[in-house]
Amino acid sequence: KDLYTNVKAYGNKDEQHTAEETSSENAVRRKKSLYSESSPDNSDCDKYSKYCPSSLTLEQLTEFGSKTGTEKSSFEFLRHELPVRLANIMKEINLLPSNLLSVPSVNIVNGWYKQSFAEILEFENLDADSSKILSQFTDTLIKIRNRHTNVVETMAQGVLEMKEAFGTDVKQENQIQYFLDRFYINRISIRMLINQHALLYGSQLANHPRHVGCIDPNCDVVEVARDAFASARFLCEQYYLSAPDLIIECVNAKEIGLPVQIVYVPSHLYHMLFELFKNAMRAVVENNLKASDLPPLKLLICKGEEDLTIKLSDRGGGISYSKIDLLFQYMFSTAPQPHASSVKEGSAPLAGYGYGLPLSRLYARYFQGDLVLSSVEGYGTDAIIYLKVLSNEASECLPVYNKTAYKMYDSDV
Ligand SMILES: CS(=O)(=O)N1CCC(Oc2ccc(-c3c(C(=O)NC[C@H]4CC[C@H](C(=O)O)CC4)noc3-c3cc(Cl)c(O)cc3O)cc2)CC1
Repeated sequence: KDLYTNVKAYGNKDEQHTAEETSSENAVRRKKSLYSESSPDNSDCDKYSKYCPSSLTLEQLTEFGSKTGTEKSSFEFLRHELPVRLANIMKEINLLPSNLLSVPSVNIVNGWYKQSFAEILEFENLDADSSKILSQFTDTLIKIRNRHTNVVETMAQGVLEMKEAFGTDVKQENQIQYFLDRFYINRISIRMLINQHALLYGSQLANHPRHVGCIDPNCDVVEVARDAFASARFLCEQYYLSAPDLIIECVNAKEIGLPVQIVYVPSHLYHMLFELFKNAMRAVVENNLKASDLPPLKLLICKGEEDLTIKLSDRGGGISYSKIDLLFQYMFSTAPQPHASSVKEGSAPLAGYGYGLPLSRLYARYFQGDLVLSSVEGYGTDAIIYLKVLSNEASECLPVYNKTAYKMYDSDV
């Protein structure tokens, strides 16, 4: 597929789901009109939400950035694709439970998305051969990226505002979990495209001569792991006055004897490993009263034919199977700060006031990987990152606004 051809609508998304229509034709017809209803002030959003986002592979992104791409073709692709990705998630924002949609912080985020969507649309029919227009477009993308810097924290604040104002029920928590996973991976994808364009064609210095935008075609996993460990250990020693050591085992089963390298985005890999090192260190220090001989963390990095697997093992005492899912729950981790009396003596509160782990899993899933936890209560935890070895298999995982998604928000279901 030619990477940056203008994306055509892949047929009307509704047609893909007629088979799902239930027997109560009127109800379905009502839902169809609701699902695809257009309103005068949302006509552009309706128009662009009817396109499917175009998923790119790391191979395509690298090829484009190093060989086949130009600023003009990138501009022509992004002035369509970015509004498509924005519109697809903006339609889902509008389906959120009214309790969440009504709180101040969510309205602020919604306003940012509408503003950014409108700003990109201004380039819809402008001259792609004008260097002035191309430069203004890059400046606009950077302005948008800056506007959205605090989206994660602001949405977390919105969830807190909703919990405090209205409380929640299981259905709402599941809808919010579903939405935030899609919302944040959509945001990761938009920032990926903006960063690529800004690094390749913007005036800011590219961060590394070998890198293609934010992609390292030869990302050295051990090197990134050592960086992430050093940062996490610094924080751990500051807070706990001690930190466990790290033992790394590296296996290249695909290219025997060579370093384990992959086409990947170093900053994404760093984010995931930094989070996992922090959690492992916290469990080890919290679970071992003697700070002097903490059991070391063990990192296994193995490159196979299909998977690059990174397993971090700790002797932090582990966590029961029944609680593992809670660590990935946005609602659980957006807990009001516990009062001293409510925290069990000697144990750090499980709730995190952060989104580190759920977001790390989204970074892994973004290019068709995953992040899973395997814990043995009373012993320790393995955290495993799976990445795709082949860059032509590492395609963006993008949420699509369609009737299936629409039904996930349907309060009648
Ligand atoms: C939402 S977040 O991303 O922002 N974030 C998630 C992470 C959280 O902090 C942490 C850190 C470690 C642990 C932990 C325990 C542990 O703590 N056991 C003992 C308690 C078991 C429950 C028990 C209870 O509450 O019943 C009270 C003791 N054991 O194994 C791990 C562990 C977890 C991960 Cl994910 C890992 O990668 C490695 C690990 O060793 C739990 C929580 C901050 C918030």
